[in-house]
Amino acid sequence: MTAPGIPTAAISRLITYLRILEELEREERLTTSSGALAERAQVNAFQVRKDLAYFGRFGTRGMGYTVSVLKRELTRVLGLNRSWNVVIVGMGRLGQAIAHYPGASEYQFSYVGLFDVRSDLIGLQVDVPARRDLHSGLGQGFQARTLHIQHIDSLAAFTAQQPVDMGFLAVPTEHAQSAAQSLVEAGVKGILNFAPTLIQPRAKEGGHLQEISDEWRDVMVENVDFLVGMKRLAFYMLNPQLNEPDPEEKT
Ligand SMILES: NC(=O)c1ccc[n+]([C@@H]2O[C@H](COP(=O)([O-])OP(=O)(O)OC[C@H]3O[C@@H](n4cnc5c(N)ncnc54)[C@H](O)[C@@H]3O)[C@@H](O)[C@H]2O)c1
Repeated sequence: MTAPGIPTAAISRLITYLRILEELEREERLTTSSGALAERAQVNAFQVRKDLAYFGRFGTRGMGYTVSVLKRELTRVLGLNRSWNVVIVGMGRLGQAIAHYPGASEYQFSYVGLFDVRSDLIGLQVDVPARRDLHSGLGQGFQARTLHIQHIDSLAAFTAQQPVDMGFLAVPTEHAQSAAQSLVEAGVKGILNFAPTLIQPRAKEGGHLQEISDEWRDVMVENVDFLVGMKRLAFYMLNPQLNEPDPEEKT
């Protein structure tokens, strides 16, 4: 369930609460409170209760939350209790770094295909982390499995054989739109775009998704850019007086 009108920031905070609940579980804490979660998440307790209330009632008034129950419920709400098949498009520096990073497999994200256009990369073997067994604990060793980089032209044939939920786009800016189009034509409905450009026509401006063409209907695009973070940091270091918390986070 994703009720209308839930701010993007609230979803980001739920992801933070889930990480904190995993920390609490590692510390063998059985229960927690909105105050304790708020302190670790650097928000206030009202914000925690408000964010959780978007999705239901998870605690008991005056008793707080059972860590394992809240963790299970947030995992479900965030859709992390199911598996997600991911392809990486663009296996240059960033694509290869992402493919090797084990973090994604902790949450049932599994790399099933790697694609590029460069002839010297096609056929290259890459070891990717295998999906973590949901029942094994966090922090356990990751198993690797080997994928071969394939040409982007074979993406549609690939998705006809193997369901793919998401594509990570790690191609140069000038190729981002056409590579995104290849993903959409292959039926991939989620794109995590690392290229510093907005993918059209499913652009997202000011947190709002714009009008989309029929072919792109139901396609979601998320943009990730660490340079934005660097530039924001530089701005606030030069203008610390302008660093206001999100109005949503005020009591
Ligand atoms: N979001 C971030 O924080 C972040 C960080 C680093 C880089 N980037 C961006 O990620 C992108 C990749 O950076 P890089 O350093 O890995 O570049 P790179 O040149 O090392 O790799 C890009 C790869 O994309 C491949 N490619 C080009 N067109 C393609 C297509 N249509 N289909 C499939 N593959 C295609 C190229 O052959 C190449 O192997 C760039 O847009 C860069 O600006 C983003």
